[in-house]
Amino acid sequence: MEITIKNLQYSYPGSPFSLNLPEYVFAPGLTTLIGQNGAGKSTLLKAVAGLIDFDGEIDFDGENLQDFLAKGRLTKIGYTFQDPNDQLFNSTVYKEVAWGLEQLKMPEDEVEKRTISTLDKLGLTEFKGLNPYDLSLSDKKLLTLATVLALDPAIYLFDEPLMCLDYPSRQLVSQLFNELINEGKTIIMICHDMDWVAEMGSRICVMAGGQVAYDGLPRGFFENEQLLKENGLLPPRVYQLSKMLNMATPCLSLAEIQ
Ligand SMILES: Nc1ncnc2c1ncn2[C@@H]1O[C@H](COP(=O)(O)OP(=O)(O)OP(=O)(O)O)[C@@H](O)[C@H]1O
Repeated sequence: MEITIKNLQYSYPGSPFSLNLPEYVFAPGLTTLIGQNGAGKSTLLKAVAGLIDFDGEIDFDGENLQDFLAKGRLTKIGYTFQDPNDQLFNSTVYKEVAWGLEQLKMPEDEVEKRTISTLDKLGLTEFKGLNPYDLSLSDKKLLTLATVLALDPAIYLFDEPLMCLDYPSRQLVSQLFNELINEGKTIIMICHDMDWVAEMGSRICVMAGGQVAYDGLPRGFFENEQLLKENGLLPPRVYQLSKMLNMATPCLSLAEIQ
């Protein structure tokens, strides 16, 4: 599904910050929003999720946001917050995943089947009887992903899904994202981990001061020292190392070296 933004503007009352996107299209696949703190990434994600009252237009395959969401928010957009504590509210891990499916009035056996398979996919089955607040931060983040994956929405919006993840969980999330990309889902995520951005190799949208500063593949951005400096970002560690080693074409990820 294609998300088209036209003349998007948003300001917080009393704040000098203003989001300003004259035109932008999120195509199916993964787009990663990067940029310094306060660049406007979360605000853009909230606008696409219909969580703030913006000026302008956001269309989903030509249908405007409100009409799109009116057909059932839960199956249209899956959104995970930066802080899982803002999102989790059920008394057990199992109920947290089942909750959205129950709101869809799905038959009980289907709710059970989907909940169990999603918990299994995220490696959370052993915790299903626990209170979500007894999980580690890494597992809480995985649980927020599970709540939206179970619903199988067309659009996924993830605010820093890798934050606080341990290494195996990070690998698991990369694998899940690749599956979603292969299924043709539209995924927009925020990420501060440049190593991961380069490993994925998908489109990036660099934001600064509420605007788009760069839109394209990671290499075009990481090779542009001026843009990196202006946006206060460092290239992936592998890239920095291969520059130090004077490689003719510096590598962006370990996969490129092997
Ligand atoms: N509820 C709010 N009220 C007033 N100003 C806000 C509010 N939320 C965000 N802002 C301001 O809007 C600007 C953009 O914030 P936003 O959270 O979108 O940036 P971000 O790029 O996601 O940053 P981070 O990487 O730190 O999450 C910042 O200057 C922030 O202080």
